[in-house]
Amino acid sequence: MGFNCGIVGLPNVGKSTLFNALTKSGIGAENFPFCTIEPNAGVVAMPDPRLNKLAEIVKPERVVPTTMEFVDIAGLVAGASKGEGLGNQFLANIRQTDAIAHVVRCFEDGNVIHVANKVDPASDIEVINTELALADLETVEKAIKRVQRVAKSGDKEAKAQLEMFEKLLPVLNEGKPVRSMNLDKDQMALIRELCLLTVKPTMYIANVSEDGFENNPHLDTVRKIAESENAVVVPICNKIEAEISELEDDEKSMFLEEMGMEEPGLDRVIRGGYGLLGLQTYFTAGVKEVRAWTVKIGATAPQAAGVIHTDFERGFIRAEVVSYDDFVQYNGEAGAKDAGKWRLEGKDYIVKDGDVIHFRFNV
Ligand SMILES: Nc1ncnc2c1ncn2[C@@H]1O[C@H](COP(=O)(O)OP(=O)(O)OP(=O)(O)O)[C@@H](O)[C@H]1O
Ligand SMILES: [Mg+2]
Repeated sequence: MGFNCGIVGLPNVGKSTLFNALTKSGIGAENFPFCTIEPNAGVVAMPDPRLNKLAEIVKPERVVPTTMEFVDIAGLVAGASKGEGLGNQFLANIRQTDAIAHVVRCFEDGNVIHVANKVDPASDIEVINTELALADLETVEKAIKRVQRVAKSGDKEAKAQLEMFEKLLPVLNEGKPVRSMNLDKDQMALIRELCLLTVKPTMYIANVSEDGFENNPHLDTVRKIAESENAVVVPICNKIEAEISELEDDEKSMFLEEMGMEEPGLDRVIRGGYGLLGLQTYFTAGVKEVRAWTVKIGATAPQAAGVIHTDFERGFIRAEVVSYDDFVQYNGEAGAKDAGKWRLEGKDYIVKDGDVIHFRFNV
């Protein structure tokens, strides 16, 4: 189904450095489903150690990770909502993404130009958020005019929408994201058609220097802002990540060890995007292929089957399920079956993260 995450931020804060590292990283295996869709969109494999563990047991011909798309969006400047810089095109690019990774400069380096000549994450974040809020404000104001007419005729749905849209105005007028309003499910449904930018789940990528992970007031600032608006923070040094992504696998693990890192910081970014979107992974494990698949948390077995092929969903009969832990503990499907850990599940089954599933279907 393809979920994507747009990388936004001021010019020259490290967006492309991050994007390049992401799209180059971890492409060791020949069958890695990495591909560049457009110059600025790349499919990135979801790092998941469980996949290798399953492959050790099943010894398949190939191992295929699940993926997420990242889009490198041009730098945003103040006035974008009024057409400055790449303006509208930039905003249209963001509108098409499912989630936002907002890169914020948290590193001091006199050699790297900052558009405002000073490293100031709070002000940087404000510039971006203001532009996004202004763009949303315009959308909402237009929508209000439209539903007002319908609401006057007594249409209940339009009345509810009008009331909801009006609640957004003061928040957006203050330059605050709609995300910070903690809207419930029904309220979200009322504003869905507006495709607002500031409602998208967001993570702040705090781009720090090599030694900027601790005692970094810039990072603290980003954390505070994120907390106030239901966003997540991923601190990362994009420059190092770019270097790591250039290394061969064995060099990579040596380098990470030297740096005292357990995994590339990129993995946290990718997982962060996954988390933002409320996604989880299930596996299929056959001799031809061990593969990870992405589904929304809460998906039913037929919906999960539909990710593989629409026929699987349409003709769904049942799912044969072993949890990841049981699959590993009992050394595969046969062992899990003997131990009574193999389950038959029907169409109402809610898939869990890590389920190893075999679908039975009939078309
Ligand atoms: N953590 C870091 N420490 C030091 N320098 C960095 C760091 N991250 C990125 N840089 C440097 O900052 C510069 C700008 O990076 P990059 O081109 O990725 O920015 P950008 O956000 O994509 O800019 P634009 O909006 O113009 O496309 C590059 O020279 C890059 O090497
Ligand atoms: Mg760039």
